[in-house]
Amino acid sequence: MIDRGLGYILLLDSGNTRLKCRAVSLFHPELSFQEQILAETSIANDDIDQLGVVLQDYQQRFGQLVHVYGVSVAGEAIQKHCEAVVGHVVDTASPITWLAVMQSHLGLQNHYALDQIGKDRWYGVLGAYTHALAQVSGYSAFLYISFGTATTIDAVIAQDYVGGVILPGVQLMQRSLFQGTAQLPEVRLPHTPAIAFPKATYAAIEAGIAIAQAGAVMRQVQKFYRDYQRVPSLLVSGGARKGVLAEIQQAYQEWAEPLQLPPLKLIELETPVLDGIHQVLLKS
Ligand SMILES: Nc1ncnc2c1ncn2[C@@H]1O[C@H](COP(=O)(O)OP(=O)(O)OP(=O)(O)O)[C@@H](O)[C@H]1O
Ligand SMILES: CC(C)(CO)[C@@H](O)C(=O)NCCC(=O)O
Repeated sequence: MIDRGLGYILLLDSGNTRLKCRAVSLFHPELSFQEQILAETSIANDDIDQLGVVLQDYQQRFGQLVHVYGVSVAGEAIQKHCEAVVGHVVDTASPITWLAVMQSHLGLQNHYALDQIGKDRWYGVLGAYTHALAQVSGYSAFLYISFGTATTIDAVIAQDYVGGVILPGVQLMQRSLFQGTAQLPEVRLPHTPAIAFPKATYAAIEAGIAIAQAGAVMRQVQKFYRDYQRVPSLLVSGGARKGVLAEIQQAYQEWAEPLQLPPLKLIELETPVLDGIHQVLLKS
């Protein structure tokens, strides 16, 4: 039973497309991680004022907002905008604590350039790491893939985050073809494997983007297997993932079956960055 008198903590993941918010109660150690989550919502970046409405609603339901912790890769203007909205509700000089990236967190070593890595990547990796430890027999060998504004494919083996790649996201690929050409339409990806040799424009773009995204994932799966002799699990998040998953599954199967490798272990995560922040706060 949540005690409204203790209030709640707000977690923010400010991305290039959306602001993801989670209200949590960290004042009840008897509650499980999942039970501590009071509410979750997301707000488009061009509608950040909506955060004020969300905070009013949360205040009525969960009591006073005690503090806000967040990570941001959306740029200073959005960051300041969030602070201004939260500043109306929290009466302190720094209404949001923007979290930093550490060399090591939750026992995971970070081998990426600390001054360069997107905070969402590191906290997303941490969120994925805790899921991997819980769901995949206590040993982590996985790729954390975020199909967000950009697509990122990050690799973890045992207790090391060894790095990863960045490529244009699904919608950036769609838009760049639409905006950079005279004749190509904007497409939406179906949730099916890509056609091998499309014979019409729309299908050709759909398949081209799906194989570019899935191909990048497969290439990293193969390199992971080559370098670490383990088939990585895939922990996948982001709004654009649904259009790519079927192609990944098919590409994996075609590679793995002749080599008699195990079936693909694929876990979808809704909000791994918020999970990562939440876990770090719990353990600190
Ligand atoms: N069903 C869909 N099909 C294709 N693209 C989609 C779909 N849903 C969302 N997208 C696009 O995918 C991109 C990322 O989506 P979303 O905002 O959910 O991810 P995100 O991980 O929250 O991104 P970020 O953290 O970069 O803001 C956006 O450009 C969005 O328009
Ligand atoms: C790659 C994105 C855009 C993914 O959201 C973000 O993590 C970011 O801006 N990163 C900074 C560069 C880096 O991670 O190396």
